[in-house]
Amino acid sequence: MAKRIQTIDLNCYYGDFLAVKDVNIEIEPQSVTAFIGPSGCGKTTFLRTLNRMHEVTPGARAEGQILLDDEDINAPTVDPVRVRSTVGMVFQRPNPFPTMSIRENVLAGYQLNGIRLAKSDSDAILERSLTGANLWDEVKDRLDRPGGGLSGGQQQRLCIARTIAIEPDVILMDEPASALDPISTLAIEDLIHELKQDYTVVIVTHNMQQAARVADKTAFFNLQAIGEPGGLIEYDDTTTIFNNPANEQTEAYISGRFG
Ligand SMILES: Nc1ncnc2c1ncn2[C@@H]1O[C@H](COP(=O)(O)OP(=O)(O)OP(=O)(O)O)[C@@H](O)[C@H]1O
Repeated sequence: MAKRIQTIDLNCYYGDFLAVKDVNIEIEPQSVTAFIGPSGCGKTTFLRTLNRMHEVTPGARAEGQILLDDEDINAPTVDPVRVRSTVGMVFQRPNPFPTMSIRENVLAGYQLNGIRLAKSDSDAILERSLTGANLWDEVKDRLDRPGGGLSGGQQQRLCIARTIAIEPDVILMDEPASALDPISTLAIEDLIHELKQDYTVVIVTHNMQQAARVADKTAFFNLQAIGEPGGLIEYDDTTTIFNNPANEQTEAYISGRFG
């Protein structure tokens, strides 16, 4: 079930380096939010803190609160593995397990967590997840073939099916279409549109047209200066960010004057 995400004074570090400073944001359930901004301003770092992937990097840590509805998932007592099944992530490059079959890829989250499923349950999860990722019709006759045999766009939808399979509340996507051709990109954008009915979706994108097409809300991040931390500059309805931003930096970025 889609949940609200809120961060309170969130700071993301790599060792002593403060990469992202004091982010306060509230992301509504059943919506798509895009993170935009110039290279190095911390979009990916911030995204990865939202399911505690950031701390997997040696020396990296995040301070502050990340509320999923009312639970602080950044609290030291919370198991990060559980967080990652609640807040799923799709990466820039499709990363199916190449030698595993399509079926095994979709069910990989269960296998990795040591959960044994009855055949009827796994068949139901498989069809639900592949249907949810708009891939079922294309692969239903070859579920036991390797995931690596699909096209790039199909592989990315397979990765989305793998994420949906474990029924997360939130789906994070880090430039999910940047490695794909225009047709596959549109298929992913259509899918993002559908996913928001059931999930809270957050997407990092360099493509401003894409943000304008898919996102209800857009968050603009920027660096104060080279070597300074990045931060959230403006966050509003996507139409406001692109047509009538309040901040001069946002205006300069969306009109192509920098970045
Ligand atoms: N593993 C790491 N170790 C140390 N510093 C890092 C690491 N990853 C990122 N950084 C630094 O953190 C800052 C934010 O990087 P991040 O990748 O989050 O920015 P971004 O806005 O997503 O950039 P891009 O749009 O180029 O992907 C940058 O200064 C970057 O050099």
